Parts: sequence; structure tokens; C-alpha cells
Amino acid sequence: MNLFPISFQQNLLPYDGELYYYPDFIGEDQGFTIFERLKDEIQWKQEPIMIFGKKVMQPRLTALYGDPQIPYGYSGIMMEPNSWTDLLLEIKLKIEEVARIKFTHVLLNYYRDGVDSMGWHRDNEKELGKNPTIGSVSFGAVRDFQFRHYISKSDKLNIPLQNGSFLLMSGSTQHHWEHQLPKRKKISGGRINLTFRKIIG
Ligand SMILES: O=C(O)CCC(=O)C(=O)O
Ligand SMILES: [Fe+2]
Repeated sequence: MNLFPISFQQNLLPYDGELYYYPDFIGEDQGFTIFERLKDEIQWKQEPIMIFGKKVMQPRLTALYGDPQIPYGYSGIMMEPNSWTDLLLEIKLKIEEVARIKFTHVLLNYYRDGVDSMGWHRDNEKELGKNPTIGSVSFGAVRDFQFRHYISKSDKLNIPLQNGSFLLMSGSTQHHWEHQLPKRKKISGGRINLTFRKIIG
């Protein structure tokens, strides 16, 4: 496992934010095992979101786990967190060592196949504070994760997120860069992503 702190890692963004990628963070073998466990153990749901005032089903399954006293809302829906499981706590501890902050919640996304996706957005809800640190762990099928600069739109970055990898977004990234997980219709395998967040409350 790569436990080098942020300071030894190269920032992948050219300007206006920070992005660090640890491809071998958990490793392939353990990655697949964890994928299967999460698929079974997590209380997955397909939730609606509001887009331009309309209720639309999300093209993926989601779940929220975290400190139970703190509710968390995004895209017009409020989610009551489930209590931490042993496995989620184990992963949280691992990434807190690298991120050097304590997370309060994890938002989980299950992309059942390449048709499931997430559109362009920034993780800039008020509850996350001014410059949120977001720790993202990936299991299962490799999917492209893309960034584009919010103003220029032409500055772009594509990272195929490996099974068992860890991606850390921090600094002013959420002000200046949007990210998405586009459809990849030829991919039949599933992917589970965990984004750990700290709610300021
Ligand atoms: O699936 C991913 O890697 C990204 C998830 C994401 O951007 C989010 O949950 O806000
Ligand atoms: Fe996001």
C-alpha cells in the first residue's frame, strides 16, 4: 500500500486546485474482495434528484453512511446517513492517514455497468466548507473520471480510476474544476466508488 503523504505526491491539476492519485492504494486482489462485500452489505437505493425543477432518477445506485447526528443533502435531496460498518470504518481510517483529516460521511455510488454514470458537477455544497477535501476510493471495473475547468471548459484531464485506487481532491479544486464519470457502454462490469467527506455542520 502506498502511504506516502500528500507532500510526496505530484499534483495532477495544472492550476486552480489540487488532485493526487494513488493507483495502488488498496491493490487489485483486495479491491475485488471489497467490491463484492460492498455490493452485498450496503443498503443500495436508486434515488431521484431534482434537475431544472424536475424529479429524475439517478443513473446509478447510491447510499450514505456516516455520523448519524449529521444529515447531508445534495442535488435537492436530503439523505439520512446509515451508521458506519466495520468495513467502511477500516477504509476510512486508511485514507485519513494520507488525507490528514477526519471524515464524517461517505457517499457511495454503485455503477452497475457502463450505462450508469454521473454528470458534470462540483462537490461544493455549503456543508462541506470553503475548500473541501474529498477522498475517493474505487473498486471493480476501471472507469474514466474526467475534470474540466469551470471557466475555460477546454482545460481537461482524464484519469482511468483503477480497482483499489485512491484519489484525493483538495484546496480550491471544487471552486474551479467540475468532474464527471461518463457512460462507457461497452463496459459490462460494475464499479463501486466511495467519496469520503467532512461535513462542517
Ligand atoms: O464515481 C466517481 O468516481 C465520482 C463520484 C462523485 O463525483 C461524487 O460522488 O460526487
Ligand atoms: Fe463528485
